[in-house]
Amino acid sequence: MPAVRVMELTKRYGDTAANDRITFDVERGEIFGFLGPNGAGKTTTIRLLLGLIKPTSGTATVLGADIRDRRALTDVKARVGYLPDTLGFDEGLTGRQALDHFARMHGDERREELLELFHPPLEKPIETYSEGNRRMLGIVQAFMHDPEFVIMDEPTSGLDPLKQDRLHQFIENERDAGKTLFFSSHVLSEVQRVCDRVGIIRAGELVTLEDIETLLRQSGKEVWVHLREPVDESRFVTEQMIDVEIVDRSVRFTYTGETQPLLEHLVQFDVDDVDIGNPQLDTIFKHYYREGPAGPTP
Ligand SMILES: Nc1ncnc2c1ncn2[C@@H]1O[C@H](COP(=O)(O)OP(=O)(O)OP(=O)(O)O)[C@@H](O)[C@H]1O
Repeated sequence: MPAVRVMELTKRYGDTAANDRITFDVERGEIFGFLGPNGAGKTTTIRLLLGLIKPTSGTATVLGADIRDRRALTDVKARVGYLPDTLGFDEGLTGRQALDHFARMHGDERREELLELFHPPLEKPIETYSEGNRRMLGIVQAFMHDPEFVIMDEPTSGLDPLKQDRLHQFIENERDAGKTLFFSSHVLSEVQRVCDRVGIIRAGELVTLEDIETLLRQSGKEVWVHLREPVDESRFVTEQMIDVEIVDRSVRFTYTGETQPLLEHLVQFDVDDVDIGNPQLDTIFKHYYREGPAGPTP
């Protein structure tokens, strides 16, 4: 049984399908990244999985509990952690009081260990916290009861680069210990670094579901060529080149074919310099994020 099984999950708000028949699994022991442009439907999926809103049709299971079954979902909540994007703490409490409150509900066997990594000022009222301190308190709260499955919405927002690294390392260690992590993010470098698999949602539809390695491998190479002669576009550009940008004597493009034919093509030109690199996730995602029919171009 996967940690999460999403089946034809649909949530409508009037004419808007915030989630439109979404289907995917999150396997146990993986870090799953959930990506998509603003308004794509990520938070809606997360809220559905937590039972905070009800699906219009379809369903999902979380650690075996059907999200439509309130009692079953309440039972598994003790095994689930949640780090929301907007942290709604009781502002008048100190950090310690807020953690004590959560501890009474679900436990806190990992509180001290987490506070060594992430250390919000526990004795101060939360209303005086910076965004980073708030996020650290949220992280401690989400993990301190040692949940099997943790949902995080934009988990590193507000954290400085060192704390971001610390969280990434922590998440990877959790995965290696068999925990399942699901998170949404706009920070593609972090997704590329930590996620095993990603689902991309756009306008309520799941447009791709792939492991990161495959996605990167399938997505071509980033090529930059500098010529000693003006670029003859009609001769130079082939069908395998996408996102071609020509500036003066330089050409930048994503190459979707094999390297050998590319090199054979390039020897026909007076090449001064060339750089062939692997694409970064952000180049790939720009294809998926574009307006138009679902799926990348071409
Ligand atoms: N309570 C609501 N009432 C009406 N429409 C809603 C409601 N919640 C979400 N929507 C709409 O559903 C769509 C998906 O929104 P959602 O917040 O899930 O997107 P998101 O991918 O999390 O976006 P972002 O990255 O900006 O946080 C949007 O068109 C949004 O306007």
